[in-house]
Amino acid sequence: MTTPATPAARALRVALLGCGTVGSQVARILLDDADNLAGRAGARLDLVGVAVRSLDAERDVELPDGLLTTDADALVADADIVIELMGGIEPAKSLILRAIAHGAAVVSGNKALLALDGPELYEQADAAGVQLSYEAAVAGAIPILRPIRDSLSGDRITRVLGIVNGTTNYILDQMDSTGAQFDDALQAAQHLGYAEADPTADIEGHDAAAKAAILASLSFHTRFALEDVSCEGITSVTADDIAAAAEDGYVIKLLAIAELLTDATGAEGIGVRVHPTLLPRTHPLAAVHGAFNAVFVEAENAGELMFYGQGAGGTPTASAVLGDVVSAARRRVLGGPGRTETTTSQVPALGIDAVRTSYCIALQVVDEPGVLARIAQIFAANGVSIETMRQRIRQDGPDGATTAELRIVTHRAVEASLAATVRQVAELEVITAVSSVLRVEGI
Ligand SMILES: NC(=O)C1=CN([C@@H]2O[C@H](COP(=O)(O)OP(=O)(O)OC[C@H]3O[C@@H](n4cnc5c(N)ncnc54)[C@H](O)[C@@H]3O)[C@@H](O)[C@H]2O)C=CC1
Ligand SMILES: N[C@@H](CC=O)C(=O)O
Ligand code: NA
Repeated sequence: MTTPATPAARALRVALLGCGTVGSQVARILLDDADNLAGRAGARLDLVGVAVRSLDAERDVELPDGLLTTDADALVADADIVIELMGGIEPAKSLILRAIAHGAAVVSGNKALLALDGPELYEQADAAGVQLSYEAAVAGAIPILRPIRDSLSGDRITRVLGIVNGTTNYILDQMDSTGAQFDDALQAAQHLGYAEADPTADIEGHDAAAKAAILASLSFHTRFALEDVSCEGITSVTADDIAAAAEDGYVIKLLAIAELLTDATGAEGIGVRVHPTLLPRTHPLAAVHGAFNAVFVEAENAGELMFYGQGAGGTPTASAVLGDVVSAARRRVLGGPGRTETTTSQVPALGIDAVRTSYCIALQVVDEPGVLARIAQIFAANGVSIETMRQRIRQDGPDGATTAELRIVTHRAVEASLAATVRQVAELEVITAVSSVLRVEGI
């Protein structure tokens, strides 16, 4: 339930460049969730145009008439916030520079461009006093750049290690778990919208290398470019490598690593590398499946931190883009760092009775016919469905009599129904004890 704010500030003009996998989802959310976004941003975010290559191309979303244009230059010249999601170096770079020169805030997911020409863009943005943000460029939806840049700015990062390319993780995971062929898994990743326009960038490790350069730059407060990253992709990883690794208890993952090192002379420096790596199956990164990404950060005072989530795909990546858009809008509206909190959604706090959860209930029962049926009847009467029921017979009653322990795991149900079920079951004379009632999450 939401009470949309009526922001006092004038509406901000938002221009979108590119309407592919990510751009189309950004447009959809800007249009569909306009009231909420206005509340968070403090101003309405008016999508004033979407620059595309062809007006007639088929798209993932339907846009209102008149929004599409092939004149990206004109769009950029008249916007408060420019979202660049066309990818590639040119014309993306020139359009971003033009937007900055016009005083617009810029949001981009273009890691290839940032790893190549980031410093020039950052300097221009700083000089113009506008915000250039790019959370979507590394690990898609996962908030990782802002935590490194802001939350950890009082610490000293020593190592960043991560799975930052969804396409290659998807391919390696499919090969490992289903025995899929490389080419089939790649095609599926392309179909799901994870791969770059030219998937060579993914499988040769260049996409992960661009992300590693961005991560290293922010983590170690030094500029690192693509050429500083030692890079090896996954094209030489064979099904045999994966099977042999599995036999030895390993998985193969494409890792991006940036770390503080000491060279032979004792001087400190930063090593940045991307390559396929064997990881023990017990390692937390081994459990990152499909197109998911995860980034480990080790810092002197914070210790180990792990960030996990969807690293690719239109809708998840759009989430990171819109986070940057709202943040840029807040600064436009209020200046300085923007708001600390927003309270535009006046949602009531609900009591635990409204929660839907599962229960694991352990019951000590008399070992006689009909007991299970009576218990099951109470569950059914309360609308609580049983997921599993396990019975263990023990000979620990008086004079060697048998007792039974039942462990029942339920499907999700309203907490109030579950509580009533437990209460009624406990009242049955065939129940000698309710030995534990624990809520279950994650099933
Ligand atoms: N797909 C994903 O999961 C993620 C993508 N990214 C980045 O986001 C950006 C966009 O990626 P996708 O949406 O996947 O790419 P895409 O290839 O699906 O979409 C790009 C769109 O921009 C259009 N375009 C290209 N040049 C243009 C021009 N000169 N004028 C107008 N339109 C133009 C293309 O026709 C295409 O529709 C890229 O920089 C990519 O690296 C970042 C994180 C995740
Ligand atoms: N092609 C990239 C998209 C996200 O950055 C990937 O597969 O991770
Ligand atoms: Na991110």
